[in-house]
Amino acid sequence: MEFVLILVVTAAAIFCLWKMRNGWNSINSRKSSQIPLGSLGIWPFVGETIHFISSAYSDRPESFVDKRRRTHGKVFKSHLFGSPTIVSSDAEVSKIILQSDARTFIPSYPKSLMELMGKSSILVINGSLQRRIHGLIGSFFKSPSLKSQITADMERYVMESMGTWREDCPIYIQDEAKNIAFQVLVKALISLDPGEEMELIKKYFQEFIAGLMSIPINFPGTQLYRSLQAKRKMVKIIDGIIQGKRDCRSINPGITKDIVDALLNDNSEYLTDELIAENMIDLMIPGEDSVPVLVTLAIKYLSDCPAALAQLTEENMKLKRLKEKLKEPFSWNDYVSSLPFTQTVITETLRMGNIITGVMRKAMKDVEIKGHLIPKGWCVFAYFRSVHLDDKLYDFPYQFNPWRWQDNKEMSNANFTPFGGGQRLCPGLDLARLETSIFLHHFVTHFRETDEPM
Ligand code: HEM
Repeated sequence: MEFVLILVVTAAAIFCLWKMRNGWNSINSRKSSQIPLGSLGIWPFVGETIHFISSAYSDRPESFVDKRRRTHGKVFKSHLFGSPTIVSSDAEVSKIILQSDARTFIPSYPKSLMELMGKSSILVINGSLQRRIHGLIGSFFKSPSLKSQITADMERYVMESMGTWREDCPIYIQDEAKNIAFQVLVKALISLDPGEEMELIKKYFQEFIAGLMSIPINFPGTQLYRSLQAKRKMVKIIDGIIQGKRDCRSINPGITKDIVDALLNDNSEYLTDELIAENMIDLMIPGEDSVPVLVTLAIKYLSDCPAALAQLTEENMKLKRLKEKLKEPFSWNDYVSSLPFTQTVITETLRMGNIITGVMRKAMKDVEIKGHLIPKGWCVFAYFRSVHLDDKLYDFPYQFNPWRWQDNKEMSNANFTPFGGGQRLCPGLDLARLETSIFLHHFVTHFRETDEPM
């Protein structure tokens, strides 16, 4: 086994060295002056990946990009995750990348991730099918019935979870938020309530995501193999749910309780049961991890900024008292529109926290943006983090300052892209804000900093 592994790695390294040389020569002879400055590193295949990863795990993840940005400019070349890559920390260049369609750039992820997501995943497909699925998911998340269902589910799960918290036990916010966000999402995707089947899906999902950043070797015994097996089991469960829905739909057509229904309503021959089942699992990836990180970071930043915590608590207590007086339940709109300061806290957390640091694409042809050449076949990494922490764009960028957003309603400009942009703008952005808002509301209205219940 070890011998085979060494053989595969050596062959891959020789192949990449050869490809890099050839690619490098042919690009040099084409338009070398326009390829941004930078270094491809000295190691074939690896390039500068180790430097990039080691700074990603440091307390200044942006140091890799910032260092090169100072030397070479906001757009520079590097070699990351096995591919020559143009890194953009220039907001305007990144905006153009995000707004380009599949004739220019397609999504690019590490090989193990591509294999696990499968060819029909919304995260990798392009063209009209991606737009269709994106549109169906986006409009379902905006539907009033789902909004009220999600709000009620989220409130219930948060209250249940917080009801078990004890003063003498540490609470791991990220784990608690993970459990809640997963349950909310699975309910929205396939109408599954907490119970045995949910626990089974959770178990398989943990095995599945363990392979997202694994060595791309699919062989019995490897993580990738185990993750693919877990995905197969999940697809089988979800396929059973889809069949049940198809039977019900012959009696009650057009019913839309969840995302699967929204996709089944489409009746397109391209939206096969397999594609729908696989996409439900892929949708769990951004939904399961990103919201809990957002919640955890918001609580961390608030605990470091007492003035913001006090204002947030006051705003939430005020609304809680009003709702109690009116004997009205909270709606989605209450959490989003009636808690403006809470929203600025979430926005500032998104800016500072950079939950998704950037997005990767692959150039389908030679592309020139603002005088920079991105050669065909190269990857491009639109790196949001350095833009969100640029002191030319944000005063004291490392200071948690939710008030900076109070007069600034321009949240969707090129300098602020935590949810990406263009055709792939995150369809879950409202859901992410809502879930975070509900968690923060119950957190600050039920607990004090001293952990004494109010
Ligand atoms: C804090 C929370 C979240 C952040 C920061 C976030 C960020 C992003 C970003 C940056 C993209 C663009 C990726 C690209 O351009 O390649 C994206 C895409 C996507 N997000 Fe989110 N996301 C969050 C929560 C969610 C949630 C809760 C869902 C719900 C299911 C979701 C579903 C998706 C989907 C399906 C896409 C792919 C869209 C497409 O390619 O058409 N996200 N997200």
